[in-house]
Amino acid sequence: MRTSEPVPMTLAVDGLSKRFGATQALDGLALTVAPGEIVAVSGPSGAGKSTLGRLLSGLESADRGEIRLGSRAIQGLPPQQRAVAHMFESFALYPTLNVFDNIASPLRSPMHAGRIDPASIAERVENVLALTQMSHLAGRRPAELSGGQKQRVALCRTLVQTPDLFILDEPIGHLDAKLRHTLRGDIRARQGALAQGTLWFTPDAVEAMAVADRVVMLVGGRVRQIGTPRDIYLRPADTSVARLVGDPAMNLLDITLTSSDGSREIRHAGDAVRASPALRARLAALPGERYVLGFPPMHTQLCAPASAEADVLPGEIYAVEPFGKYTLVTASLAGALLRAKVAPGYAAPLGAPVGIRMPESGVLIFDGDTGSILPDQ
Ligand SMILES: Nc1ncnc2c1ncn2[C@@H]1O[C@H](COP(=O)(O)OP(=O)(O)OP(=O)(O)O)[C@@H](O)[C@H]1O
Repeated sequence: MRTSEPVPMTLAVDGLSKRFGATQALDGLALTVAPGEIVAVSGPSGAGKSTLGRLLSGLESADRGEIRLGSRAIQGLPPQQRAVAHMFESFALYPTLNVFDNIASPLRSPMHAGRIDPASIAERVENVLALTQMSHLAGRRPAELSGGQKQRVALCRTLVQTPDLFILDEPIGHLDAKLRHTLRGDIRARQGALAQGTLWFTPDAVEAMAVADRVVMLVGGRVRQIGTPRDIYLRPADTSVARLVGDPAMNLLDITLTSSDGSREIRHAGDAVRASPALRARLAALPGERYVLGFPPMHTQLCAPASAEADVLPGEIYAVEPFGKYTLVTASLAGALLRAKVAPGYAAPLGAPVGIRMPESGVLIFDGDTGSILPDQ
């Protein structure tokens, strides 16, 4: 890693692929990170996030693809020549060094050949210790730390560097909710003010949305969507993304459209689905048979089961979870589970009949075969 001030760089990855035996861990991945940008890569366990990190930092070599950091093609370079600071999910701390020395270790490495003076090292280490609320633990060894404290040491050891690219692999997963929330904001502010870019890997799409300028949704080694958190939340590219984003995720209801007597019937698991006239009109214009309706729990309402209104689906109470500011109710509807965020204090016995009302507008329609969102929504 260089000691001079880093030149602003942008990461550009194209066609990156990696296979382990029968597993295609990454398949033709393309993404960019601009200077000062935080890009979160989110996806379920096994999606390929750590593999991407290892390919970028040179711990693993790609089968195909190009990795450019600024003007340099780095895919053939050894890790020490890449100018990438990588925080590992496994922490990889030195057991014999205390917290301060663990964090200072990259600045004292032979690569810097003693060019960073001890006062600058101390200032930089103290700065990241303060950021992560770890100053009081500077003298401890890793064995004397909790899991969350070890994670913060690994985070500090990455943030203390001045690389061209930061890679943070699940950097705050072991911390309690309050500290996670604080650190999300603090790290975002710090990294956003730097000339370098940051990649932040997390299986938690809510964390990805909160921390990043743009989010890459990775499922099964393939990029399903890249966009701002708002774009991805409002218009997930397919049902695999829709299942991951939102807290809780979007309701998805499989439907089939059949024609009889000149009119279109909407069915879920064989039962007629009562949709609003506006939704009926949209569905009537579709050519295919199998579709999926998507609507967020925040805009899903519960009502009396025997409601005569056109857009009420008959379900049964499956779970009632009071979360303080709201109550989350899960209703079952012929095999589908649909959620509604309702006012606190809602109570109903499990198994009781309930009506579920889709929102008047804004119901998303996905292709039932490919899972892709239909255009023009
Ligand atoms: N060295 C390896 N040998 C064989 N298979 C591997 C190896 N490393 C990763 N894999 C496989 O590649 C896929 C992607 O793994 P990866 O660790 O990149 O996923 P991830 O998104 O980081 O998951 P997690 O969130 O659980 O850490 C998985 O199916 C995994 O089993």
